This record gives sequence, C-alpha cells and structure tokens, in this order.
Amino acid sequence: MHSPTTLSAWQALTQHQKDMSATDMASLFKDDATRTQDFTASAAGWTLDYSKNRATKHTLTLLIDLVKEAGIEDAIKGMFSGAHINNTEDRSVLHVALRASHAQDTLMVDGVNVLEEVRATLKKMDAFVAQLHSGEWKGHTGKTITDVVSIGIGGSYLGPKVVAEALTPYKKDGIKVHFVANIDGSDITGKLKQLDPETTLFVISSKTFGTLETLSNANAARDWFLSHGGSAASVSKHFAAVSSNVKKAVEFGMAEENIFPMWDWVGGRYSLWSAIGLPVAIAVGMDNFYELLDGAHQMDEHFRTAPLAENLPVIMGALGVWYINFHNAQTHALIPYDHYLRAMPAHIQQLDMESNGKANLLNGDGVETDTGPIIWGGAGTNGQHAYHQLLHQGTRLVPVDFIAPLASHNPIKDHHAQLFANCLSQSQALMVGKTLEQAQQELRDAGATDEQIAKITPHKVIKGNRPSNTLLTNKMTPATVGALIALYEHRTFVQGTIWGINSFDQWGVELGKVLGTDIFNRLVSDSDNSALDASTQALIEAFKKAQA
Ligand SMILES: O=P(O)(O)OC[C@H]1O[C@](O)(CO)[C@@H](O)[C@@H]1O
Repeated sequence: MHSPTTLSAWQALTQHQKDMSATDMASLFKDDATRTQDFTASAAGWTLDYSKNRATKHTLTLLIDLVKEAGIEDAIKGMFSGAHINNTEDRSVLHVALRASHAQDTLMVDGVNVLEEVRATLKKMDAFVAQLHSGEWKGHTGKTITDVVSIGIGGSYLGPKVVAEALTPYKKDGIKVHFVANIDGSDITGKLKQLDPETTLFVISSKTFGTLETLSNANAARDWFLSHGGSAASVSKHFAAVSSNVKKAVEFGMAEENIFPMWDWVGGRYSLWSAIGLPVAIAVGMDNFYELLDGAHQMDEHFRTAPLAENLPVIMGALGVWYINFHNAQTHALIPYDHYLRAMPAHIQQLDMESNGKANLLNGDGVETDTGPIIWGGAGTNGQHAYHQLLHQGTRLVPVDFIAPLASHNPIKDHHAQLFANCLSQSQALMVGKTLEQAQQELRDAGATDEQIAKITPHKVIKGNRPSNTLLTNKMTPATVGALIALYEHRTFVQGTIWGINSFDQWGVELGKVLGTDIFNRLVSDSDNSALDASTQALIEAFKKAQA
C-alpha cells in the first residue's frame, strides 16, 4: 500500500510543477506545431482534445509514470477479473461485467459465472419490456400500461434518470417513464397527480430494499393505488422491483417473477447497467439499452487494453490529479453542450464524490493529500450566463471538461453551429484570456477617455491559462452515451488508484442515516432531548411547535 507522496513520479511532478509555473499554455501552442495532434486521443466514439492543459509532453510522461507506479495495471486486472478490490466490504467491483455478457462467455467470481446471471437478467428485462410495449401487460382493470414510475434514490435513481433523459430522441411511443426520489412529499404528490392508477406501473429500485426514502415513496404509491380502486391482490400487477432483497420485496406485495436481481458486486452508483436500468430500457426499448451497454463495453475494452499514454480514462484521471494535488484545484466542472445531457454533471458528481470523497488509504491510514474534488457543472450555453464569470476571472482554478456532439438531433437553422461555437469559444477564452494591452485598446476603440481606460481596464483583464478538456462525438447515441459514462467511471477509478483509496465503499453516508432515524423518532415523540446539542434541540422544538 502506497501513500502517493512516496512515489518517485509524485516527487518529480512536485519539482516539475515549480519548473513550469511561469509557462503558459498559449506559449506551449506557439512552440509546438503538432501539439493538438499529440494531445488528442480517441476511443469508443469519443475524441479527447487535452491540448488546452498546463502540460508539456514531459508532464504527461511524469503523470503516466505516476499512474503506473500507483499500480493501475494490476488494479485494472483486479477489477476485470473479479478480485475483491472493494476491500472494506470484501467485494468484487464488476459493473464492467454488466456490459460484457454479449462479448464473453465466462467470468467466474467466487465460484459463480456472473455473466450467466447477467444474461438471464437481461433476458428477463427483455421479456418484461416487450410485454409492456406490446400492451400484453395489463393493469388490474384490464387496461394497458401507459406510465411507469421508477422509485429509487442515489445510484438507484440518478444514473437511469440521466441516461433516460440523455436518450430522449430514442424514446419509444406509448409509455412515459417518470422518476421519484425525494422523501419530500412534494415529489411523489406532483407525479401521482398526472397519473391514472389503472394504467400506471411502479418499479421500486432499491438494492437493499431498506432505504428510507424509497420505502416511504413506495408505500405512498401503494396507498395511492389501494385508495384508487386497487386491491392487495392486484398490487403485483402494478408493482415490480429491482433488488437483491427478494424477501422484503415479496413482503411488499411484489410477485417473485417481477423482482429483478441485483448483486453485491455492483455498487449503487455503478448500477445503471444492471436491472436498475430497467426504466431506461422501458423508455428507449431493449435494442437501445443493449447499444448503451455495448458503448460502455467498448470503453471498458479501451481502458483494459490501450497503452496508458493513449488511454482516455488514464489521461483524464491523471490530469485531474495534476490540478487537484499540484495546482490546488478544489473543484472540477463538467459542461455538456447538449440539452439532453444537461443532468449528466449531477450523475458524475454522485459517481465521483461518493467514490473518491475519502480520507483513508486502503490500509486505513489517513491520506496525506487531497482526494476527490467537488464535481459540478451544467448545460452550456446556460452556464455562460451564470457561473462562467468565476471560471474566467475568479480566484480559483477550475479545470473544465467541455462535452459536445458534432451533430444535433434537432437541427434548426444555425442553432447547432452557434451552440458549438460557444463551446469552443469558452475553452479558447479560458486559455487565451485578455491582456492589459488588449483591454486598453478595446476601450480606446470604443471611444473611452484616458481616465475611463485607467479605471475600467483592470476589470477587463482576463488572465487566461485556465485548463480544459474537450470531448467530442459525432452524435449522442445510446452507444456514445454509454461510452461517455463508462469513461467517467474509469477516470474515477484511476484517480482513486493514484490516491490509494477505495473508490467503491461509502461509509460516510451511514452516520447521517442513523442520526436521521434518531431525530425522526424525537420529532414524533416526547423524548428527552436534553443530552443533544443546543442547536439540534432548538430546531427539533421549532418543528414540533409548528405541528402543534
Ligand atoms: O439501492 P438502495 O439500497 O436503495 O440504495 C440507494 C443508495 O444509497 C446509498 O447506499 C448511499 O446513500 C447509495 O450508494 C445507493 O445508491
């Protein structure tokens, strides 16, 4: 087990960062005619231009040395072979198996061929989706299903929601898919208002079938169904589940044949490729779901086999570490220039922050370096009129990933060219900035007086030299969306490997859950709260007073 700071490449990078501190990116372009070609790599339908980074070829060599020294090659082998790389839960990490079942026959994990289980589940999903789309599946009054409501939270919600939205142009007619996650009653109330209980099917997605929010919303959905003409005996016609806890799902009222399995070797935030993706398959059809899996599989194969220096997840992961640990970047922004991909930053935020928000090495020792950054972002061009000001002139360094398709699903006049121009101009502006002389000249050209020029110029200077990656694909399709998400999954793993942490557990979320239950009990009872801190006591009292 390593602390990354002890690796010789880490030490070389520390020195290299000092040596490079006066070099700006614009000069790197001037000095190197082939920089763009040399700093471009492609895989699985995506091309990554990483030339707009504070990096020379030597930087990249050192970063790749770091990834290698940190043990990425063994880590990749460990993941793909089903080794228990999630060491604190003693589990394999095999979301890659979920998208490999068409390409590989066998993957034995703890004596079981997991690919057979994956294939059987896909077959079951296929049959279920076909029954819904053909109208063969009937509700309790004999009507066909028109709406499917997916109830889940965290990894059992966000990935499928984001992918279903990203694949809007591929949606099949006939069935609308809705998502409910929040325990805030406003979420499910808003959805139920639009629905007819006779034609609605709920899919309860919960690996554990023990998550408070999901169970509360599932119970609310069942109450609504029962109070609108449904009966206990017909619950199974309107409720299905995705869970590894079959017993609890059956107790809820689900028919066993309508429960889709989940496995220990799939983490929540990596689970959209499993039956947790059922709402996606219902929305876009199984054919498109298979394409999504295949796109992700192509990225997996690239990650598994490509040389490290040409490996997209490795390059992006290493560059991220370069900024987090050697330039003190606290955050990383994702800006898709694609309306349908607008929620993707939220999924990658969950994926990365739940994975790499860790402060201990695999052996339990405390880390000595920063680990996962704050991931954030939103759709371009909207963000340009909001937070981009901070990207260009704020005091913090924020590396950005710009993500864009070359062709639109909805070409209207020059909209797509305008959208794409904005994407390129943002990365260009971040890099080149605006000099003092340019700012002065601009004001002079606009007829400003010397006094005005002196006053305004400092506010117009933009330092530039701010890094970004640009990821391009021909079109957002199920395959390219699958590959893109897999790319970020592996990037997260690469960074976790460099830091020597476990990217696949999430112990930190447990405390809040336990305390939440305790406080809930206090809110609904006359408990003695005097042992609690004064702030929590007062807030509990405020709630109780409002209910009285
Ligand atoms: O699928 P479940 O068991 O309902 O869990 C939902 C989510 O809760 C978490 O365990 C933590 O909040 C996530 O990792 C998971 O995706």
